[in-house]
Amino acid sequence: MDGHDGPASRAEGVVPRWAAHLAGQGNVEVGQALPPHSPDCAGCGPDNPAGLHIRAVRTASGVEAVHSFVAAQVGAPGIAHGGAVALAFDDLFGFSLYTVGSLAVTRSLAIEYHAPFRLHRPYTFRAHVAKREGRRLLLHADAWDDAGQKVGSAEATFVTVGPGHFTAGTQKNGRSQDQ
Ligand SMILES: CCCCCCCC(=O)SCCNC(=O)CCNC(=O)[C@H](O)C(C)(C)COP(=O)(O)OP(=O)(O)OC[C@H]1O[C@@H](n2cnc3c(N)ncnc32)[C@H](O)[C@@H]1OP(=O)(O)O
Repeated sequence: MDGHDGPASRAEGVVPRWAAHLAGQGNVEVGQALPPHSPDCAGCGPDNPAGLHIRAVRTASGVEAVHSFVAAQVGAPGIAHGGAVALAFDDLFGFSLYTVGSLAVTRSLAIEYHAPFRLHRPYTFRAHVAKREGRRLLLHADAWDDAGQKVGSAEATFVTVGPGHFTAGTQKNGRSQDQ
């Protein structure tokens, strides 16, 4: 790593390199597994014991992940919590950025829950960037169960930011200074 141990120094030392990596990763090859947003990302970080550990690949039209929710993400008995499902969609939208090579963050996120996401069942999530309007990326995603039924959909607006958005000490009132 970079000789630092604590979470703050990890954020300062790791995230900018990762962000720069993402910004240079447009047009990754179809079938390629995509690197996590950060080691501790709640959606995809391998080092986060409470995370979803989502693994996404590039597809011809966007990105895809097959994910099963577990007991730690339960809401009603046997059913994944809606917030955990939203996390999965949001994280997959984050992976969609690899297809356009832009750094961006979630500004709005809307989820349609068509049917319950049951624990321990594999769900296929697919997301893509539908449109770009200036700094706004409009994204769409769907999720299907293993019987082919669509169980959820999501729309999001991401807004592009510079790498400094992720660096502690460069933000004022929660807004990036280098856009
Ligand atoms: C890099 C990969 C990370 C992936 C991790 C998974 C995704 C995440 O969890 S990201 C974390 C959650 N999100 C955040 O923390 C973001 C917090 N919000 C912010 O920091 C700021 O609001 C930020 C940077 C998004 C935008 O702020 P700011 O730079 O001041 O932009 P602002 O002027 O308000 O809006 C920018 C543009 O978006 C437009 N816009 C803003 N909100 C919306 C919206 N809800 N719908 C449509 N357009 C919008 C504005 O009209 C503006 O358009 P234009 O440039 O054409 O005038």
